[in-house]
Amino acid sequence: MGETIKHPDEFYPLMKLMLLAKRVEKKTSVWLLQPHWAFCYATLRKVSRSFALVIQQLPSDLRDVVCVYYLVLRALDTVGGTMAFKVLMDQFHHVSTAFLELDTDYLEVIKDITKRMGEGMAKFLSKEVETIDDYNEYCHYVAGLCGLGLSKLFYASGREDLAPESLSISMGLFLQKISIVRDYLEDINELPKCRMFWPRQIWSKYVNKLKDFKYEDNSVKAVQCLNEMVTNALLHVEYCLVYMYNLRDPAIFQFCAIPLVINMGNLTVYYNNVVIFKGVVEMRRGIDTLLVNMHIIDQTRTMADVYGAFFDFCCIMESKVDRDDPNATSTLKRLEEISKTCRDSGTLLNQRFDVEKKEAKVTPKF
Ligand SMILES: CC(C)=CCC/C(C)=C/CC/C(C)=C/COP(=O)(O)OP(=O)(O)O
Repeated sequence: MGETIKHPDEFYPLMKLMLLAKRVEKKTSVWLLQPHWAFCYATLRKVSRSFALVIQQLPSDLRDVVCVYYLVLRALDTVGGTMAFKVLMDQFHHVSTAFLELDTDYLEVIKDITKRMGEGMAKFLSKEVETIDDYNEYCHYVAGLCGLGLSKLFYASGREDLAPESLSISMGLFLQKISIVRDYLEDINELPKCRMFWPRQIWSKYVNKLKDFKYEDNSVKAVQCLNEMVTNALLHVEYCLVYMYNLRDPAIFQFCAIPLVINMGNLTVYYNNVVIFKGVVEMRRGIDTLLVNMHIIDQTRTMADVYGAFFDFCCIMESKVDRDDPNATSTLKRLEEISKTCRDSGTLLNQRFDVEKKEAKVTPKF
């Protein structure tokens, strides 16, 4: 707040975000709910940076389902958690009770996806991400399946048609790859043992060991590799746009569109940005992220908004391409394809996100 007073123009959007969070949280206030549901929502708010808000704005039937789905998958992903993650594991019986209250169709989807994701994650405990195929396979298990399950839950709710599997999986792959790009430093510095999700097939073109990107002397190579990783993630964008185009329910649309647009914005920031390897995250950046994200939450309601945002982000990314970058041609080609899809939609308006705020900054997660 002290920071905000130095920037009074930011006061209004910040207040708006706080009010939105309050309004959404009211629907899941612990005072209104039975203890197991109160636990689920209180824990969701503590363990999820990205999804708590969008899950809570879903219509009540889907809100409960997706909240339980999130917590079950989050628990699966938590091996030795601390703080709220430890509480989630220690008191998982609350999530089980909530799970057993869901309709059978939802139960079956959550069970099936959890089993398949667990098997996939187990496979990668003893296997490194060597090739690009391995990378896609790993992302499929940890996020593609999550997208597949979400589409099945939307279908079971009667609010959406069943989306083609490959499109649902693309949504997960795109979001996951952006996380993997962002988390380079966190993963490489993980104790007791580093985690490596960048595929050797890509990074070995630039250095002998993935950790070498941490060192200043390798920053040119590091950024070139980063740009190849970003270009690889861009492969999924066209499929994500088709997925979004097919959605009908406004609340489900917003649930999917907000993380998608915010992540594409983040990818634009990460592109050609050496800060990914330095991990400088400071308070001002947190506020800037919040403000840009507030704007996105406010402005992302229709497919025209999504095309507009993606078009703007493509323009910014294009302006950041260094012609000497080894992947410049393929990056520009992918950006042009995405821009064309957005233009061909015929919906582009003269709207522009306040993206300058995001440029050249690496921000904390959404
Ligand atoms: C159809 C559709 C919408 C598909 C999307 C599927 C989906 C939600 C995939 C998960 C992506 C992802 C990187 C989650 C974890 O982020 P995080 O660990 O940063 O999340 P957190 O904020 O909850 O910690």
